Amino acid sequence: MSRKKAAKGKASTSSPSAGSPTGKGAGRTARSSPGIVQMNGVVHPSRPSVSNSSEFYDIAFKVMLVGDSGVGKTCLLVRFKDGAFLAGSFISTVGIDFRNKVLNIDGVNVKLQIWDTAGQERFRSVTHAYYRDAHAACPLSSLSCVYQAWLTEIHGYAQQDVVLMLLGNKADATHDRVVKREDGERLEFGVPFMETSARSGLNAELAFTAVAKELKHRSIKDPSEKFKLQEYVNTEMKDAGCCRS
Ligand SMILES: Nc1nc2c(ncn2[C@@H]2O[C@H](COP(=O)(O)OP(=O)(O)OP(=O)(O)O)[C@@H](O)[C@H]2O)c(=O)[nH]1
Repeated sequence: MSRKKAAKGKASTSSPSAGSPTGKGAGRTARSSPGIVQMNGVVHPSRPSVSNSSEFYDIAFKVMLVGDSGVGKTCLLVRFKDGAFLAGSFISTVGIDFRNKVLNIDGVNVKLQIWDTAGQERFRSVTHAYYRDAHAACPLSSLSCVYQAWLTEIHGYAQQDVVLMLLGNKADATHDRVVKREDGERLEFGVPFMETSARSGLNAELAFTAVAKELKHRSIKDPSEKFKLQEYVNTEMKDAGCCRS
């Protein structure tokens, strides 16, 4: 499998076509380039490029972080991408933004293009336009009752087979947190759940790695390879003594 260089992330507040390799923006570049194969909306580059090998990828997926304003979407993404907590005053996302990260999943370089949506109600229509070509969507919350509304929203706009993962963020802030791990696991949505903390880094890497593994598994469709997202998450958390950053 040859490899393609991952595009650098950049802010976008306009339309879904404004720079999505898996959507219509950077994807337009990818689709118009010879040697790029599109299968089930997944980008499979077939032509190598000359650049830093850590940026090469084999397959690319679009992941959306959604949730009410202030739940920590931007902070979790920055923690995952840069390994740091975005301290300081809270600046709400305007419209939408994205960052890319390439993960090596069982020898396959999987690029996640992660879209950080604005939680404020007034940007909801902007967000809706991005669901259509999302491969995965992760609703963040600290209130279990809020997940259902976000899942309804996702089901209304995204593809039926979109990969879902509920994230209970701010796990460090026990006084603020309403969704506990046991509550999350008991939720009856049939959707995998993880506690995360952008502040401490708890499960930030694991959450995105789990989603990348599921997406890679679905894309490769190897019947000999069995993968269950919630089981993987449970095992990894147990092996790490519950939680890891
Ligand atoms: N204690 C704690 N605070 C967090 C955590 N993640 C984010 N915060 C704080 O929560 C506030 C909101 O974080 P953001 O990441 O900007 O929230 P958001 O969901 O992107 O908000 P919008 O852009 O308005 O949708 C900030 O003050 C962060 O410092 C966390 O894991 N733990």
